[in-house]
Formats: sequence, structure tokens, C-alpha cells
Amino acid sequence: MTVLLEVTNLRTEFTARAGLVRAVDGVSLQISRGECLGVVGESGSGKSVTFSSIMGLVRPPGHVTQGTIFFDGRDLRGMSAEEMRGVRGRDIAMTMQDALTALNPALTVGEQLAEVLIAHDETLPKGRAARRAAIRDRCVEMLGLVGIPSPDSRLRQYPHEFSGGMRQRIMIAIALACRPKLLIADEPTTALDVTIQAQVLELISDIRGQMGMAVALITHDLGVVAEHCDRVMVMYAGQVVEEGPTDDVISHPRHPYTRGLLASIPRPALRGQPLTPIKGQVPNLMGLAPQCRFHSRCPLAQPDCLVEVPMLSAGPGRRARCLRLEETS
Ligand SMILES: Nc1ncnc2c1ncn2[C@@H]1O[C@H](COP(=O)(O)OP(=O)(O)OP(=O)(O)O)[C@@H](O)[C@H]1O
Repeated sequence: MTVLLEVTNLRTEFTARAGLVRAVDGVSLQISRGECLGVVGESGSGKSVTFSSIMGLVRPPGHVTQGTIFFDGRDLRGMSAEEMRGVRGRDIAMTMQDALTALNPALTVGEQLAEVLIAHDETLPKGRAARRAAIRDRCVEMLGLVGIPSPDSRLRQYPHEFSGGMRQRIMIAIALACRPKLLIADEPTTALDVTIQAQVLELISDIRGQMGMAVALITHDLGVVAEHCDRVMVMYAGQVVEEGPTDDVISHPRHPYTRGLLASIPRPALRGQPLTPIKGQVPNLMGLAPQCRFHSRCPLAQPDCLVEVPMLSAGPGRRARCLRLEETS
């Protein structure tokens, strides 16, 4: 599979009154064409900021201060704001955690879909009437694709006239309108109940199959990753701590943090056994010392862990940021 997105050594910092917050610190990742990468980690681990940085959507006081981002062979960090606007929507689309705030309450769903098509779809006919008809057809097609019943009439409705699950689907329809090569889905199901969650995820997987699109699925839920992702990347305190093929990482986690995450979720095979939450808290990202960030919570920690730990090979296609890998092999 050819590489679609390649990020190397990305760093994103926020200048806060109390000091510098390094929200993303040395993140490297790759996504191949058509692949689904799961991105997991506790709240505040830097998942959203990593992908907002890739999209060029970090706003002051935040700045990308280091690293390279190549998409489809093009250098995104070297692009102008205008060029990046072209990439967003057409090549890479991102759905946000909260559909209600991401959608424009003052425009109908049809108007919002049409806006994206007008901005990015170069295949639309030039003549006015033909163009209008083509835009309308595409809007109906996209709402139909995400499973909105009677898409024709619902195009004229506003976001508040839809349920939470429907709004998520509409946001996905808008993201998919220009057939992006990569969809970044940030917690697409957080606000939804369990059945709707499953439907939205199935929908993303189906469309991925139909369009050959790559997906980065940001989630707290390792169950979701197990079901939908080819590979998984685990983040902790602004860094990637483990990555590899999903089945391998979930069946045999190598980083103590990934092991902790897996021990803290209910699994049918372990019914009746108590869950073990990870003790302690994610460290403050301000002024972190150059040492293993999981050290204070780690059951395997030794004094020699108080050094900056690089990503180390942890088996075929796998890497983990830990000096105790021999104890988890
Ligand atoms: N606008 C901001 N100003 C200052 N710091 C910020 C800002 N946005 C994010 N951060 C910092 O970046 C860290 C990482 O945030 P991010 O939203 O990427 O985490 P996350 O892993 O996506 O969490 P969640 O799962 O809750 O969305 C936060 O803990 C916070 O310290």
C-alpha cells in the first residue's frame, strides 16, 4: 500500500499565561491509501491537536513549531493559507466532535452541502441551470448515502430540526461531499447512544470501502478500534507510545500504558473480574522533563526510565516507547 499521509516529528505548542504547553511533542505517523488508523488515548493526550495541526487548523496562541507533513507527496507545512483551504474539503476532510457547533445553524443542510461542492467540485457543469441541477442531485445523493430518509425534502431543513445522530450523519455527508482521500473522524460517536454509534461507524466503514478513502478514527473506545481499524496508534501526554496492527496491539499490548487502557475496559471474556483503572493522572504538559511521561503511573518503572525514551521496535510492524519491552514480550 502506498503512503498517503506521512507526518514526522510534529510538535505543536500553545502559549498560555502560565507558560508553554507542548500539546503534541514529536509525533510521527503514516497512513496508507484506503487504510483506517485508530488513534486512542485519554482526554488531553493530544489526539485532536495532532490532527488539527495536520489540517492547518491550529489557531494562535497555538503554533506548529516543528516537523514535516506530507500528503499525497505534497508538503502541507510549506503551503499558503489559500492552498491549504483547497486541500481541506477536497483532499482531507475532518468531522468534529460536536456536530451541533460544527454545523452552521443559520443555513439549511442543503445550503451547507452545496457550499462545499461549489468550493471544491471541479466536475460541476458550467451552465447555470445544469450546475444548479447537478448540485441538487449531488446533495440528495450524499444525504441518501449517509442514510437520511427523504433526502429531497430534508435538504431544506436547518441543523436544529435533526436529531443528534442525524446531525452526525449530515456532518459526515458534508465531509464526504468532495470524496476526500482522507477522512479524519474526531470522536464521531461521543454524543450518540449506542445503536446510533454503531450505525455511524458502520456508515464510515461502508463509505470507506466504496470510495477507497483512508480514515483516521480518533476515539476513546478500544472496542471501536478493534472493530474498524487496520492499525492503531496510542497517544499519551502529547506523544505516540505504541503503534501497530490493531489485532496484534490489542491481543498483546507492549507498552504499559496500552496494557493499562486494555485492563480498564470491560471485556466479555473477563466478565465477573474487577476492572483495573490506571492509577494517577496524565501529567501537566507544561515544562515536562525529558523522561518517560508514563513513569509515575507505570507498574514496571525503574530509575533508568527517567530518560527521554525513543520509539523502539516491538515486533513486526510495531513500535513502542518503553525501555521495559523485554518484560512485556
Ligand atoms: N486552545 C488551547 N490553549 C491551550 N492549550 C490547549 C488548547 N487546545 C488544546 N490545548 C492543550 O492540548 C492538550 C491536548 O488536547 P487535545 O484536544 O488534542 O486532546 P485529546 O487527546 O484530543 O482529548 P479529548 O479526547 O478530550 O478530545 C490539552 O490537554 C491542552 O493542554
